[in-house]
Amino acid sequence: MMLLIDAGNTRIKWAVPSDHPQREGRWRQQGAVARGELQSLAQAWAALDRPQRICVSNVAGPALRESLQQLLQQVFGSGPVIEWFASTLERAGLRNGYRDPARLGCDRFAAAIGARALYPDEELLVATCGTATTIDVVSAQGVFEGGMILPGFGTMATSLALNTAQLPQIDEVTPLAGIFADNTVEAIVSGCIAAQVGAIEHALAARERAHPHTARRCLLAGGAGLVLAPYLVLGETPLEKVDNLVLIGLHTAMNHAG
Ligand SMILES: Nc1ncnc2c1ncn2[C@@H]1O[C@H](COP(=O)(O)OP(=O)(O)O)[C@@H](O)[C@H]1O
Ligand SMILES: CC(C)(COP(=O)(O)O)[C@@H](O)C(=O)NCCC(=O)O
Ligand SMILES: [K+]
Repeated sequence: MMLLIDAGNTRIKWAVPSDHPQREGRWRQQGAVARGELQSLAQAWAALDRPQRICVSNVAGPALRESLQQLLQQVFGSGPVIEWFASTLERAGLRNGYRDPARLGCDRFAAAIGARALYPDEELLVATCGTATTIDVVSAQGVFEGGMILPGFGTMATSLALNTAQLPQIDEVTPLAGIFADNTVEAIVSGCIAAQVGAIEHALAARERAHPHTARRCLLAGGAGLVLAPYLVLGETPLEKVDNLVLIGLHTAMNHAG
C-alpha cells in the first residue's frame, strides 16, 4: 500500500491509491485537513493498513516537514520508506525546464506530471488555484516550460481586509449576479475572480499567439478551482476540473524510478 501526501500552504491533502482503479475509482481512501489541524491526521491514518511507501510533496516549509515526519513515525513506525518528493531535471517522462530545476515548487512539478499522465501528448495549461495560483505550461513534447505565480483567490481577498480600513474579510463566496457589483462584499469577490480568471485567460491568449494552430487543454486544480471555473471563458480550449492533481502526479512519479 502507498500513502500520498500533498502538503500545501493552506491544507494537507492525502490519498491511498486503489489496486483496481477501473472498478473502485482512483483512490481507496482520501482526505484533507487545514494545515493547523495536522494532528487530526493521526486518527484518520491509524485506520489505514501500514503503507510500504509514503510520498510527500511539501511546500509548507521545514517546520511542517518536521511535524509530518514525527506524525508519520508515530502512526506507522519506522517501517515505511518516505520519499520527500523534489523537483528534478526529469521525472516520469516530464522534463523540467526551470532555470534551476530544484527551485520549482515540487507541487507544481507533481501537478505537471499528473497533468501529463492524464493527457499525454497534448499541450496543457495547468492552473492550480490554492494559497498561490500557479499557471504553468506543459508542452506536447513533455517539457515543463515555465509559468506564473500570483496570490491565490483567498490570499488576494484577505490581503484587502488586512491592508485597508473599510474592507471586510470574505468568509463565503456566493455566485455573482454580475461583474459590476452594487455592494462591497460582491465587489471584492468580483475583483478577485476577475484577477484570477483574467490571469488564466491572459496566459492562454499569450500561448495561443506564440503557438497558433496547436491544440491545447486547460486543467484547473486546487481549492479555489470550483469557485473560478464558472467564470472562465477559454473559447475553443477545453477546460477540465481535476481534483487532487498533485496526488495524481505523485502516484505517477512513484511508479517511475526517481
Ligand atoms: N469554498 C471555497 N471558496 C473559495 N475559495 C476556496 C474554497 N475552498 C478553498 N478555497 C481556496 O482554496 C485555497 C486552498 O486551496 P488548496 O488547494 O488546499 O491550497 P494549498 O494547496 O495552497 O494548501 C484557499 O486559500 C482558498 O483561497
Ligand atoms: C508557488 C507555491 C507557493 C504554491 O504553493 P500552494 O499555493 O500550492 O500552497 C509553491 O509551489 C512554492 O513554494 N514554489 C516555489 C517557487 C517556485 O515554484 O518557483
Ligand atoms: K498552487
